[in-house]
Parts: sequence; C-alpha cells; structure tokens
Amino acid sequence: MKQTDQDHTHTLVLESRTSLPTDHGVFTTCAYTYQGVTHVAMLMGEPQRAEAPIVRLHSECLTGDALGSHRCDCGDQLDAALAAIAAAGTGILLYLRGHEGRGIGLAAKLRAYALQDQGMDTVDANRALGLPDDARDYTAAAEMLRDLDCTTVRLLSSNPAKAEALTQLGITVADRVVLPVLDRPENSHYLQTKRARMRHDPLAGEAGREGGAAALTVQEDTFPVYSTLAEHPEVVAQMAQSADGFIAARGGDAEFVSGEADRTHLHHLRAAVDAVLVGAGTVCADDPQLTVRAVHGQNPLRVVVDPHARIPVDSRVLQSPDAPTLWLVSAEAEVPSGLGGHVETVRLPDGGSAGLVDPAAVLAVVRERVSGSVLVEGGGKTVSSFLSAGLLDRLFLTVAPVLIGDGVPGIRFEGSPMMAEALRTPFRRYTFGEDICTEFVLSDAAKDHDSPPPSAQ
Ligand SMILES: Nc1nc2c(ncn2[C@@H]2O[C@H](COP(=O)(O)OP(=O)(O)OP(=O)(O)O)[C@@H](O)[C@H]2O)c(=O)[nH]1
Ligand SMILES: [Zn+2]
Repeated sequence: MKQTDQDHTHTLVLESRTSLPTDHGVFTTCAYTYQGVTHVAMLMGEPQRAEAPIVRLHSECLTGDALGSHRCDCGDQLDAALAAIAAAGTGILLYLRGHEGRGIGLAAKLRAYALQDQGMDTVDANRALGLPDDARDYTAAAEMLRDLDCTTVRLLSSNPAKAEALTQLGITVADRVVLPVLDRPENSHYLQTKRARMRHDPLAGEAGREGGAAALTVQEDTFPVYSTLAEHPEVVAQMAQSADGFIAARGGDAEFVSGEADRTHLHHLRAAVDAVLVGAGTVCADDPQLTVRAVHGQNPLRVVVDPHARIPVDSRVLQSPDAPTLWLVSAEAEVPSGLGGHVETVRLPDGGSAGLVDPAAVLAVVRERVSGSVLVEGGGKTVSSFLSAGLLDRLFLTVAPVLIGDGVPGIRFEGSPMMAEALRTPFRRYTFGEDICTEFVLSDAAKDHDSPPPSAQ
C-alpha cells in the first residue's frame, strides 16, 4: 500500500493503519482522507490477492449504525456485511463518511424523517426539502479500492446504482450480492419504497433478476444455522403459530398463519436437512409437497408418520415423484397397491394398545436411510411429541401477530407445575417481516455446534 501525497485535497491520503477487534473478528483498519473527509476501510485477509474480493460500500448512517434505529436497515446491513467478510475470511468494508442521509447530511435526513412521519415516503420527503433523491459520490471509494489494489470486486449491495457508479469510476463489479437482511415492521415501508422507487432489489428468496451493471447473486446462506444443520446431523423442528398458540383455525384452515419470510426460512431448513417429517394430520389438512422451492437446494426425503394409513392416495407426497417418500404405517394398516416407485412403505414397530407412535422408533427408521439432519415440520402433535420425548436438538417457533381464538393447537406438552421448572434454553431471535421466530437451542450437541454460542439463559 502506498502512502500518497499529503496536502492535495484531490488526492487520497492514507492517514493510518491499525487493527480493530470487533464482534466479527479482527479487521485491519485504515483511515483515508479525501477532499477533507476521512473514511474508514475495514479489511480482512489479503483482498488484493483475491480475483474479486467481496466489498461493501457502506454509507454512513449515524442513526442506524450507531444508535440502533430501526427506521432504516443500515445497522443490519453493516452487521451482515462484516459477518459476510469474516465468514469469507477476505474482503473489504469501506465506511463512507459524508454519505449520511444519502448525501444530504444528518440534519436534513432528520427533517426528512419528520416529513415521513406526516405520511410522505423517503423520496418525496427529500424532494419536499428541495434536495436530491440521492446525492452520494463514490469517487473516494473508487480511489480507496485502487489504493488497496482491488479494482475488481464482488459488491455487497441491493442498490444497482452503487455498482453503476463504481463501474463509471473504473472499478470492475464482477458480481453484486444481496445481503440477507430481513425487513422489520418499522422499516418495511422504507424498504418497499427503495424497491419501488429506487431500483433496490427484493429480499433474498423473493426473486433473482438481472440488475444494474452486474449480474445479481442472491446470497443463499441466510443464517449461519443453515450451514450448521447441513454439517452436523441434528433433529430440528419448525412451527408457525398464532400469538395465542394455534397453527390453524378450527376448521383446519392454515393459509397463512405466518408470512413470506417465514416460508423462505422453512425452505432454507428443508434444503439443509436430509429428511423432512410430518404427521398424517398435516398431510390430510394441507396436502404439502415438502420440497425445496423458495431457495436453491435438494429436496429431502419426505417422511409421513401415518399409523392408520389415512392420508389420501392422491396426496402430493404419494403422487409426485419430486422427492422420495417414506410412509410409516402400523403393522395392521391397509395400504393401497400401485403406488409410485418413489414411495417406500415401512411398518412401524407395535405402538402399544393406544396406537401411539414412539418418536424414537420413528427416528430409528429414518436414521437407517439418512445420516444428515432431520426436520420435524408439523403438525402440533407431531412436533410436540418429539419435543417432549427429548429428541429435538433445536426448535424454531415462529409467532405471528394474529389471534385465532380457538383452533388446531401448536406446541402442547405436559410441562411442569412450576414456572421455575419450565423449559428455558439458550435462544436466538429472528424478525421475519411481521413475525418473530425464536430458535430454542435445546440439546448440548446443538450448543456445541453453534459459533458464536446462542445467548445463555
Ligand atoms: N434522505 C434520507 N436518507 C436516508 C433515509 N433512510 C436512510 N437514509 C440514508 O440512506 C443511506 C443508505 O442508503 P440506502 O438507500 O438505505 O441503501 P444503499 O446504501 O443505497 O443500498 P445497500 O448497499 O443495499 O445498503 C444512509 O446514509 C442513510 O443515512 C431517509 O428516509 N431519507
Ligand atoms: Zn440508515
């Protein structure tokens, strides 16, 4: 790295180079001054040796980055970018000062917020103040990248205008990657406006499309837990229920308790596991396909626990050959003939007089066929039976802001008479649009697989 001339305002000055330990590891940190403004470059690895290192141009946002504002997604983007660079081991984040409020400055941005409180969107608020929609300049960023010897980059951004600006300044944007940052209730209108009026890309999982100067890659590994599940065989469950604990209305109607982001999360889980398991009631009520569609990935083995062989012959798990199906029925159950070659029928060990299925026996049959993770996906009784048998390593429980009143129950188990004995485990929280997902990390094995560890209780 070269030390550039000191006193010309139009030349870039490398002021200092040091190291910064952060939540995401130790970054090499450089201060650069250009035209009187000091910016920061956060580096990991040796990006100059990479063909096209990942690079984030992060526009300063005091409210979002430092004060935790949920009005925008800047804080989440900053965190996700540093995490992505740390995960890749190589990359650069340029923290661009002077970009506050898309270049209009902090005071004007807060005035624009006040106008948004009265109903204007982010674009019209800037215009009402007589200010441009976007006044950011990326010359300093391009100069820094040149100084760092990185003139071909993979840009972490959902804004095609950033890629175009860099391209015009002589930086090759080989690819643009959308960071998986989910909308929050408070900023979803802002993010929708950016998508509708400022050409920003949709959320990961919504759609992939060609955009701007470079092709767009939607990053698939949205949360680290997906790779954990792909690497370590765990038994996990996923469930979406209303705030009052029901997975469907009285008549069985379950469309749709949770929203789009929760569905994408479910498909990520399906893609990470070798087998997805449901009870007969779920097949009868919802006729699910149990395949991976919202994200890229392989379809897992479909397992249906159905002692009385009551699922309809024309259900999709029995009819569609998109994935193999393991149909677990009792010794006495009558099974129709002529099923497709993708269906394997297996007789469960005797469940005793009550005909109750032993989750451990079910798991043993599944384990004879797959070695990776298993996802227990529904319904309430099936997930609850695996939970109370102590067989779950993790539980993802999404709660939607809806009250059903009475309906098909979600998680229900015997529980404990005293609150002190209730099940409290380390957990993580995810905001999926309007829904909140809690990941309960139940087993010691799951805790061991996690890095960083979940928050303790
Ligand atoms: N003027 C104005 N600026 C805003 C508003 N909300 C956030 N910002 C600023 O917008 C800048 C970030 O730009 P965004 O459009 O959110 O995102 P981007 O940087 O273009 O795109 P990504 O690379 O995908 O993050 C930051 O400097 C914020 O301070 C707003 O309502 N009005
Ligand atoms: Zn912001």
